[in-house]
Amino acid sequence: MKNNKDTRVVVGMSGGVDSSVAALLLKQQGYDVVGIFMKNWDDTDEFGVCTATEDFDDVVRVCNQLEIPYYSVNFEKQYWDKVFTYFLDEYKAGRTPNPDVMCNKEIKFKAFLDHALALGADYLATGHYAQVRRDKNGRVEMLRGNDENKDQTYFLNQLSEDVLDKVMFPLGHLPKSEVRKIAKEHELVTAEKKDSTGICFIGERNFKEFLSEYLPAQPGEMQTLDGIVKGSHDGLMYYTLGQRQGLGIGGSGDPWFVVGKNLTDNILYVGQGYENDYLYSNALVATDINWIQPDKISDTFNCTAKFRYRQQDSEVNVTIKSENEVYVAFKEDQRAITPGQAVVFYDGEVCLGGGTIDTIIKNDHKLDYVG
Ligand SMILES: Nc1ncnc2c1ncn2[C@@H]1O[C@H](COP(=O)(O)OP(=O)(O)OP(=O)(O)O)[C@@H](O)[C@H]1O
Repeated sequence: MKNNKDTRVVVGMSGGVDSSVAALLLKQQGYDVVGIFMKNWDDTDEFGVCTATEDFDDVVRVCNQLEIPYYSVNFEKQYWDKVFTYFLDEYKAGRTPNPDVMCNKEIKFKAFLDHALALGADYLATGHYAQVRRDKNGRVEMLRGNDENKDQTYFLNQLSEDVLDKVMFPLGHLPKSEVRKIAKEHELVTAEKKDSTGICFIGERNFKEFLSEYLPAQPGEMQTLDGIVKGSHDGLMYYTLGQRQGLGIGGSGDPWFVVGKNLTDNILYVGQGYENDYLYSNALVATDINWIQPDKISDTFNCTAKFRYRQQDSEVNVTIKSENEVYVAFKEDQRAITPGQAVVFYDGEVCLGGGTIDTIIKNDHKLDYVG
């Protein structure tokens, strides 16, 4: 075991408060800390202003405060090829992708991790709210962040045990309020910086406008599943299952929700009422499966799962169909399970891994209208 002084830790620094405090804590623990900023997206606007440049300026200021070296690396090409292409392809296929999951899998904890290791780093640290637990036999698990509201294991479900072995999450045991407090106490320039929200490359921009720059919109009809035309839609990719806003169907009675998509005929299916039966299902098939400790997974088992971020866990039964496919039966019916989103499995505080929701099932039948 190396001592902290001889252990080099590269911290992924975004210019935000979380990674600033992650670097601070590691520095306080005596590690050999290096801050690296990744530029993944060129968002220079018509005035020549780019938020990545502003963020990097904050990284420089924090690293100077902490007296640690810093660099900037450019992964725009890898990000475009691995994350953005997937993002567009999924929307084209009528699904709702999760670019953060893909970014963690392909960029932060692959391209960026490899870069850090090539620089002689022993570990890559980020400001994610998750925890790594190492046992005396060298096995590594990922636990939820201690701050229930901030836990980010949902987005980290595709990391392998080998990758986690090289990772540190210095904030995993802390509540967010404490992180802000530490930043203020140390007068870090990012202490009051507001948290980033939404998809990172879209930022504060309008989602519809952004997507329409890359994918041609194909307007079509909005129908009930009985074929009654209720209006028109602007393009199937702009809508997600369970969505209420932006349908523009008025009239009396309960509000209307998106219940499905027909890609072949370019129809958006809508149904009335939040509790609409068409939105409910009792199983799903997931693909792109990652188990963090695959040897500990049996052919069929009970655990809990999240089908979207910031959702309470639900009890499920998982059956392994193949290396890349699982069948997940829900103990209680679930509303608006969405293809393309991640399903993430937990045993108590331990994240077991996850996959991508592919097919939605009700009473042993695939729900074709979901797309
Ligand atoms: N551009 C970047 N360069 C290097 N590391 C990054 C970058 N963006 C994010 N990270 C790392 O990934 C972690 C989680 O990213 P996320 O986008 O969820 O940020 P966040 O929770 O808002 O954190 P922060 O307050 O540090 O921005 C960050 O804390 C940071 O360690």
